[in-house]
Amino acid sequence: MIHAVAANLRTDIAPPSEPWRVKARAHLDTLTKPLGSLGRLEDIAAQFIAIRQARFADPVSKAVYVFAADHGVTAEKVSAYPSEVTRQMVLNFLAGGAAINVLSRLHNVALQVIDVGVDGDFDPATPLVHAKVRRGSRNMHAEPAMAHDELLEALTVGIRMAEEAAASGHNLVAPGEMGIGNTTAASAITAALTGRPVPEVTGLGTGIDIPAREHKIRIIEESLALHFKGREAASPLEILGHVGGLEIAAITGFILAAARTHLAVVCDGFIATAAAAIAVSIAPAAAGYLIAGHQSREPGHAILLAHLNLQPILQLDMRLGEGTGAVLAMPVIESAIALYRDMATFTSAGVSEAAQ
Ligand SMILES: O=C(O)c1ccc[n+]([C@@H]2O[C@H](COP(=O)([O-])O)[C@@H](O)[C@H]2O)c1
Ligand SMILES: Cc1cc2nc[nH]c2cc1C
Repeated sequence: MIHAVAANLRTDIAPPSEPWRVKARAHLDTLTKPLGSLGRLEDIAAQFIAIRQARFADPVSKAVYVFAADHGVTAEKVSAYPSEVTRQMVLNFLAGGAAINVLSRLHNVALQVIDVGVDGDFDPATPLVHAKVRRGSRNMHAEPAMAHDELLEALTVGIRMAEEAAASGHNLVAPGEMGIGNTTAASAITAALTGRPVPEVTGLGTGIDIPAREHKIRIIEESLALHFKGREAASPLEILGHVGGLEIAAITGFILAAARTHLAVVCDGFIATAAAAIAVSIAPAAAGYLIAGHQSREPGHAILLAHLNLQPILQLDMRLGEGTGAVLAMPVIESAIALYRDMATFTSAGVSEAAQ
């Protein structure tokens, strides 16, 4: 069943259009600037046009979807903060006081919060997407983080949110996350997917100290050994199900469905990018829809970005999550598209082109 969902998404995702990218490049070369002088903004504009397959892009419409869930592995004391913070921060998102609220208001980005697995209840009247699969994932150090049906349900939550994003007319979207303990899951995914040693992909998360990081490394190594040692290479969905988390699974589904519906997806930090790496291993064509918003302080993030061949727009030593790095990069992306759309050409402005 899970494999059927993933297989359908894989076959339904076409890469961004190469002919449209070529047309976009040709248009950029007619604009009143020295050839190539807008640097990577030109790559971003051409990528957006190739994704949207339209001569002049529609107005940019931005949205961030913050998927929240708890992690059973927090029983192993892998985070600097208690699990209750996940639920408390969801309430903070809804009250408008978190970093992601400030940035999304400032940059005109629609914000949705999704409970995909918070270990606590919300009043049904609370204005969030109530899609709880389970009160937190299971403890990966003892058993798979998700049962098959839980993994499928979490993937489906993300798929549904991307479909809603497309139906609402958003074309530049970012998945964000909130989940105490989720850097442990992201590190485990990164080690399993890339084959890099656990110490290289494990950082301080919310701010544990050096001895606590050693302990976190051991928990991740033991979890990976429990699930994968002596077995043939695990599939990306097996990795996600065994050492991932409900919000990471939802983000994986979100990215796959966003690619299928031709939305440009801005990657946030370590956890969101771990989900992106799973999505791309399931459906390699999804890679063309990704733009890396920033590079997080977590050491595994640089490794994942290199694995995905993505260059981050910003590098501000942030390590917050919530979608903050992605939303901060959106004005840069929007600027690239505005330049592409609104600059005068050499002909229209009567400016002489290069001499050769
Ligand atoms: O996005 C990142 O790169 C990032 C790096 C470190 C921490 N976080 C956030 O901090 C939480 C996870 O940290 P931890 O230490 O509890 O595993 C979770 O809510 C994430 O949104 C996020
Ligand atoms: C306060 C706080 C806010 C967060 N936002 C994302 N992860 C977080 C973790 C903590 C601890």
